Amino acid sequence: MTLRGVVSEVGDPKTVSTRYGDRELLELSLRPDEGRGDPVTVTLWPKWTELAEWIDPGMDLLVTDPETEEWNGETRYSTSKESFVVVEPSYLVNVTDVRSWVQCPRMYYLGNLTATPLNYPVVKGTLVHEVFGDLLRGRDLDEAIEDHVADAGLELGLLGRTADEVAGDVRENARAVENWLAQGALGQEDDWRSERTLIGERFGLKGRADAIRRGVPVELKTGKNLRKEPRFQDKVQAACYALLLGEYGAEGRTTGVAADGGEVTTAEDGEGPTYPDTGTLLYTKNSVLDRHEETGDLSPAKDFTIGRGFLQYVVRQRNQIAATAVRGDVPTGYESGAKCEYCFEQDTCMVVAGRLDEESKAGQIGSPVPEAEREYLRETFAAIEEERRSVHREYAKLWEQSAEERADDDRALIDLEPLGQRQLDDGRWELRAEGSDAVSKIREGDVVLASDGHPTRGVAELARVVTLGDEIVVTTDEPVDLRRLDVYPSEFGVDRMLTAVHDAVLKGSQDRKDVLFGRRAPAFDDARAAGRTFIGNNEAQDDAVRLAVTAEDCAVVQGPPGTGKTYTLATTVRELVARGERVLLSAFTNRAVDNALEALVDQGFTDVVRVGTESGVREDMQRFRLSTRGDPDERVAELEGASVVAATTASCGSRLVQSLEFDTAIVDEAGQLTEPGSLAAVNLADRFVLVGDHQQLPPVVRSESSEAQRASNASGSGPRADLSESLFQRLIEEYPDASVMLDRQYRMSQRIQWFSSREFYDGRLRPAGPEVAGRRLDDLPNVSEAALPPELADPVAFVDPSGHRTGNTNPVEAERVCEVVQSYLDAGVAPEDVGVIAPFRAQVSEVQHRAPEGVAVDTVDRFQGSDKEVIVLSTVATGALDGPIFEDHRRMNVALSRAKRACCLVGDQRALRSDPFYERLLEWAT
Ligand SMILES: Nc1ncnc2c1ncn2[C@@H]1O[C@H](COP(=O)(O)OP(=O)(O)OP(=O)(O)O)[C@@H](O)[C@H]1O
Repeated sequence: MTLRGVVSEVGDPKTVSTRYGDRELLELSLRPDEGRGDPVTVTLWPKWTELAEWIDPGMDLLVTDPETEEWNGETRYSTSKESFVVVEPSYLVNVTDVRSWVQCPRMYYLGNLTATPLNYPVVKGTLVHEVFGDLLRGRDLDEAIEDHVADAGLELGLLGRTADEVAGDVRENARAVENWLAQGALGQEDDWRSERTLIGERFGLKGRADAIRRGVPVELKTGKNLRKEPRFQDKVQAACYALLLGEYGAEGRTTGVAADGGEVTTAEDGEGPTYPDTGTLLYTKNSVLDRHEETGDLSPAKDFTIGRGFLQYVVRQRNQIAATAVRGDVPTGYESGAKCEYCFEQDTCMVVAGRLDEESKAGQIGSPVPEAEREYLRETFAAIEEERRSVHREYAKLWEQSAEERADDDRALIDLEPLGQRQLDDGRWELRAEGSDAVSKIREGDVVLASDGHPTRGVAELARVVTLGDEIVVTTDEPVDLRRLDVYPSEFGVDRMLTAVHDAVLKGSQDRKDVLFGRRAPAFDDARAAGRTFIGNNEAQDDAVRLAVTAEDCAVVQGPPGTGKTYTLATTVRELVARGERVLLSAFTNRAVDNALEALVDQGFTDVVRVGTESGVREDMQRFRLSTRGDPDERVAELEGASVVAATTASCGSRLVQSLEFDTAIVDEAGQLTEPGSLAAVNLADRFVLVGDHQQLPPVVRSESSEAQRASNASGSGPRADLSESLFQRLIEEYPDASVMLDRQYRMSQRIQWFSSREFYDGRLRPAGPEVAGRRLDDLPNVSEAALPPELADPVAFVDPSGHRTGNTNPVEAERVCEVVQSYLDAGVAPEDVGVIAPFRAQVSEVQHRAPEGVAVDTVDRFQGSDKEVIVLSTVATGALDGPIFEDHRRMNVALSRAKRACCLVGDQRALRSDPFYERLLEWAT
């Protein structure tokens, strides 16, 4: 049995006499049923009483296997010998974080703030792990080493290593493992599984075990350990996996052995979970087998016993992390008995503590950064942690929602029929299933959870989606019966935001920070562009290039729809390179990076490398893609030889791009980036140019901003911790003199652009010339406006189909949308010139089923950055405009401004008239 509830009261620990002698206890009140139930009393016995320090009212608590006692008609609970007490179980702590927390809580904290730099031990460690996985999958050692070393070619080149030298190092580490495996461990009766993703709903833990052998977790460490026992922190890590494996067993996976390759300890019906009682650590620098000498125990494999007490200890450590994170506390190092004098992080720890004026067991060095900067960090960290909680809530949906609910939420493809699996040459697996025409957020190239039916309770593996469509193909490390794919929530973005903000404040130059913190306006050196015209036919564009090339700190270019933002950006890049600068060209999405590249190529410029995955980079830009595989020297020469490096802002946080430096960073779609998201790119260069439009799509933020953040937004200048406001918007408002708005658009006819110009750009947006202003469908070859039905005669039209919204669809409206589309096609418009935009993916799918071939149907987010001759908009809502999607009018700005020659709104008059903005929209369209 498991008791779970919200803590309503925490008593003080007290000592009572029992028949076992004096014992400490702690009483709490808990409200089950997410805080809605009547309070129950829970007594925690040692060792759980230390939780007095870590639990606050309002926290979520879970107690497994409690003892119950009836007392005055009330059921009282207390911990039993078997119990685990879990604080905030829905806060998913990474297993590797528990490992660093037991070394020192400050080490955990610093690890979160700072990104792992590109260094040889880290790269080598990754290589050894990869080769280990290959060995377990039966691959030849030399082949595996050669392959993985080649894959890491670029990183090794940047570190000045040769392939042979590294292969030798990796071989030395891998040989110990190979010998140990050959010693019989990899026998027929042995059940091995490499790499296993484990997400634990009960213990609030997640991680990826290196391997599992006969149900026992095996962790690989690329180091030496001459003691008989594994290192303490390594044991803690293995014990975390033991907890997770036990939990998997507990969830009814009684056929785990047969279905899963035999690695999961399973529980008998009706019994509690059984946790593996041993763990194995493999130290790859220990090269001699089973030899005990005076110099120490040189065997690479060290087994250790995992008792219940140790598992409980591990859970308590995990609880401390969850409580610290939920409270927003900064660890001091006093929480544990860490010895600072032996710590290789001591200097960093003291510097960070000094700069941020934090209490630290190691002490502080240096003087603190200004209070405004510390406050900004505190608030931004809190906002980012809130974002992390939202990601955790996404994880929780993996088990809280049914398969059908996940599918309805577009977060899973379910009920897939497996079509087979085969092992690839590199030992990994290709899994196939019958395709599904269901809608989901899953895209080719995504990393998802592939499972045999349930992503956390079944057998699941991380998989990369190769193809979607008639047949679904994914690749994984280990085979899975492919019956379901789930969106895999990732904390990657959150981690990278943290390090970007930290780097901006603690590593950023004083000059840069003066501008970011409102202490000085950005400076410009006009002499750099004296007498120059960059773009002859468009004054605002010319001003924008001038601003960018004369900027000493930063420049901001606002590009409303179709105003030549990309064209201007490409011209700017060329100008900067002509001055001898190295430029980072970045954008929020891969699509925008590729569009910018295309504009550069159109202008005859090709001195570029594109950083990105094969699936992320558009086909015609693959020729610029930087291969990370191959000879280290050649790879580095390719990267260093290029004047422009193009990458998404997400890749700017990667250790590869983080190791580079630039003169100027140009960031496109900056209006869609959170402030930390922009900083990831901006931090890498001396100057930066932000390009975007804060009147189009805003940053994607999962969590609601807190009261504190909103209050800080309302007050004056300086950075704000609200992630939903971009750095772009903040700078444009704070430093109007450092910004230019492009005001001539090359896309929409006068009639179409009118609404957008008036509502979003104070009427300043104008067509670039008479040709644009007077654009009509009639100008297109073989199109006759006269053939259109009367309701579509005007280039801006409105049609009310009298539909009815059910959920996020409106089937009658979808039908009508397709009739409208057909009318345009009948009048001669080509299908690829027509786009349909709907606010919800469900309606997109509703229309897609019916739409004529070749017509693009999608949500507004996917249409941003593209245009069509004709846009048909489905608004879905009837009666009223319910839902946040209608509240942000900027989405409508993007949708309408995709159209060049005709735009038709399909919707319910009554719903649209319920809001003044939509009423004005309706008036414009009728
Ligand atoms: N100064 C110019 N002279 C001639 N044509 C131009 C000029 N600036 C832009 N264009 C043309 O206008 C069109 C739109 O430009 P571009 O794609 O750069 O716009 P954008 O602002 O990036 O669009 P979006 O709003 O979709 O991001 C392109 O065909 C481009 O070649």
